[in-house]
Amino acid sequence: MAAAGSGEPGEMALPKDCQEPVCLIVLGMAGSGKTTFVQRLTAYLHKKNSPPYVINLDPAVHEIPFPVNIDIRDTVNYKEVMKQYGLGPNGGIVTSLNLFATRFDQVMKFIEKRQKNCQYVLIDTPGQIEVFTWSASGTIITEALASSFPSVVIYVMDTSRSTNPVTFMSNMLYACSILYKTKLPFIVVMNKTDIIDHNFAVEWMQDFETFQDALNQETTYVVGVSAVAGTGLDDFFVQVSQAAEEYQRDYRPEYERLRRTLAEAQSKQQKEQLDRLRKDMGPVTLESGSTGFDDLELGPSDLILTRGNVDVEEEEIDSDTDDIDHQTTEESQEEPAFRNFLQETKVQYHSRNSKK
Ligand SMILES: Nc1nc2c(ncn2[C@@H]2O[C@H](COP(=O)(O)OP(=O)(O)OP(=O)(O)O)[C@@H](O)[C@H]2O)c(=O)[nH]1
Repeated sequence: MAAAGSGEPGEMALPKDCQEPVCLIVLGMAGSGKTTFVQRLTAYLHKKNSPPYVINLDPAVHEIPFPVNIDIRDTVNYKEVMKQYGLGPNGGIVTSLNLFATRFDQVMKFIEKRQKNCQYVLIDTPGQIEVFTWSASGTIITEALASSFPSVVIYVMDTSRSTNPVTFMSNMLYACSILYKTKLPFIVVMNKTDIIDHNFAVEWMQDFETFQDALNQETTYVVGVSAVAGTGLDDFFVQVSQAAEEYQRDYRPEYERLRRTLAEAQSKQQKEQLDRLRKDMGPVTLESGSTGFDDLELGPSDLILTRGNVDVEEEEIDSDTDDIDHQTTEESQEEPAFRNFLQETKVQYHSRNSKK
C-alpha cells in the first residue's frame, strides 16, 4: 500500500514497456473528493498531452465536471430503475450498477479499441463506497479490468476528516478491507491537503508509537458492568457525567450553531412560501372581498385552516346542495324500481280479478 498526498504533481512516468493503459479505479468514502480528484487528474493528463479514457460508474451523480467517454447514466436510468423495481436510492444504485455490469464486456471492447491512444483509464465510482466494493457488480467490473489491463486501486481519503486517531484508524481499516478484497496495487490518496497537511497521518502510519500517543489522548469511555448483578453502575455514571461535560464543552456549541443555521433556513423558506402564496392568492382575495393581505399575519398552515373555516351560512348552503344532489341521485336510481313494483302489482291485480 502506498500513501500519497494530493497537490504535488510529479513527473508523469509509466514503465517503458507498458503498452497498455493503466486503469485507475478511484474509490473512497462519500465526499472524500473522488470526483474532484478524477477531474483534477483529467485536467493534469490533458495538460501533459495524454488525455485519459474516463468512465463514470456513479448512476446517481447530478453533474460530472469533466468530459467522460463512458457514462453509466447513458445506459441505465437510475430514477426509472428505482421506480420500476420499487427501490430506494441505495437499492437503485446497486441495481443500476448490476445492470451495467452485465454490459461491461462492451466497455472492455471500447477500452481495447482506445488502448493505443490512451495511457490511462480513469474510473470514478459511486459515492456509497460499499455499493462498489462489496457488490457482485463491483467485483465483476474490477476483475474484468484487472484481467486485461494493469489496474490500480486509488483510495481517496478526506485528510481533514481523519485527524481523529479513531476516525483515521477506521478509515485505514476500511482501506485494508478493500486492499484484501481487490488484491490489487493500492494507493492511498490523502486528499484535501490544502486544509490540513497529511504528514501527521503518514507519521501515524509509519510510527506506531506516535499513533499510540495520539490514541491515548483520545477520550474513550469504557466501563465494565453486570446488568444482572448490578455491578459497575457507579463507574458507569461517573463516565456519563464526564461524557456530559464533554458534550457541553465540545459538542453543544456545534449543535447550537447547527440549530441556528437550520432555524434561519426554515424561516427564510417560510417567508418565501408566504410570499409565493400571497402572489398566488392576490386576485382571489380581491374577488372574495377580503380585507387584503395586510391583516393576514398567518403562516401557510394557518391559511389552510382559515380557508376551511367557511361562514355558517355558506356551510348550510353547501350542505343543502349536497343533500339535494344525493336525493336526486337516489330518486333517479329508485324510480325504475318503483315503476317495476307498480307494474308487478298491476299484473297481479289483473290476474286476481280475471280469476274471479
Ligand atoms: N478543500 C478541498 N475540498 C475538496 C477537495 N477535493 C474535493 N473537495 C470538496 O469536497 C466535496 C466533495 O467532493 P466530491 O469530489 O464531490 O467528492 P466525492 O467523493 O466524489 O463525493 P460523492 O460522489 O458524494 O462520493 C466538494 O465540496 C469538493 O469541492 C480538496 O482537495 N480540497
